[in-house]
Amino acid sequence: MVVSGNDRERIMNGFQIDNELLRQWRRLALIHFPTLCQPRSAHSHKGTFGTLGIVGGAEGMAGSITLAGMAALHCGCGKVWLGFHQPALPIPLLFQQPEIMLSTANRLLQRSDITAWVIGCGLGTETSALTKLTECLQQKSVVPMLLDADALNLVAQQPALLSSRQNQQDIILTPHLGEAARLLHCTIGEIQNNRYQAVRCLAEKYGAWVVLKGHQSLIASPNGQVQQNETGNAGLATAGSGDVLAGIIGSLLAQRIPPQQAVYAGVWLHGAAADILAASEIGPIGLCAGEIAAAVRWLRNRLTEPV
Ligand SMILES: NC(=O)C1=CN([C@@H]2O[C@H](COP(=O)(O)OP(=O)(O)OC[C@H]3O[C@@H](n4cnc5c(N)ncnc54)[C@H](O)[C@@H]3O)[C@@H](O)[C@H]2O)[C@@H](O)CC1
Ligand SMILES: Nc1ncnc2c1ncn2[C@@H]1O[C@H](COP(=O)(O)OP(=O)(O)O)[C@@H](O)[C@H]1O
Ligand SMILES: [Mg+2]
Repeated sequence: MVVSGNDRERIMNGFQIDNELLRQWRRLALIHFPTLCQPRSAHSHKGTFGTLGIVGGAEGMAGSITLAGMAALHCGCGKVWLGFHQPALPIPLLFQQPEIMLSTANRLLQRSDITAWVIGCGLGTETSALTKLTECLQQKSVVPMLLDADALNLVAQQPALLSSRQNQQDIILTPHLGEAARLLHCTIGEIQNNRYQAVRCLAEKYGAWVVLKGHQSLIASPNGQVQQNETGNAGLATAGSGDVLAGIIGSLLAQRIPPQQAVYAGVWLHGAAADILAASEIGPIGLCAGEIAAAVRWLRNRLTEPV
């Protein structure tokens, strides 16, 4: 039996997707995130696809920042720097992937070649983390920035942190329900019962893009327009899948895709990747961050092929 290119891809990667669904996804992507559908120029170089700086990885949480960095590379940015907030030396070496550069957070913040930042993966919430976040927000006010996890918990403690930045409209916040409850000083149940109102309130309060994560994540623009994401499944209910999302959106921002496209495309790709895995013979239970990132890479490549 002659194995066609696509079948070969499917068999090699274990990914399975109905061809009609893939055509539908390609048409949707061409309309809503056309940048994702452009094949790479033969003259590209790693600078073409930007450099993502990720600050986080406090003691015991090196996995979080490493998952975000690995996902960012799988989603196509040119370079990734990980800035560990409290480098316990052996940990970064344990996690080091040859394609990812490692640094301390202080050293990374001195770099001027970063085209987007992700702050918060495993940052921790003690005073030194707060100082680090404040520096990031004040020093890096002209580069798009995604705040996740502990960065959100710090903003919940000091809401004025975000207003110290010149332009909040190129900031993306990605709280899960627990982090959103902290940001709004309410209960998780109240958020669950009023998701649209909660995500709109967060976007208007901080003047930023907000992804309220969970089943059918909601995305609010800084002026309060809300859209619901239709991809994804409970296979994502595993530690690290939010760090992967932060890396995916951060990667698209680093590739100079505007925040309003990067946020919708990133959430959609992340959920669609999980749907591809759930439809494969593996099934949804036990998805790990690396598989989600690999499926995002596989899907990104399919989107550049003709419908
Ligand atoms: N491998 C690693 O190093 C990992 C590190 N992580 C880091 O750990 C720190 C704490 O993050 P966590 O999110 O784990 O801890 P949190 O304390 O922020 O959130 C966990 C709690 O939030 C609530 N919650 C979250 N989503 C909910 C939902 N959809 N519905 C209802 N309740 C919900 C639940 O009470 C849950 O126990 C962050 O900095 C994060 O980046 C995590 O990302 C997991 C992986
Ligand atoms: N039942 C579900 N259906 C769809 N997506 C889910 C579900 N549960 C979790 N997710 C997604 O998984 C991710 C979880 O993020 P988060 O809780 O921050 O994970 P972590 O911090 O452990 O990396 C979010 O993108 C969320 O939308
Ligand atoms: Mg998280």
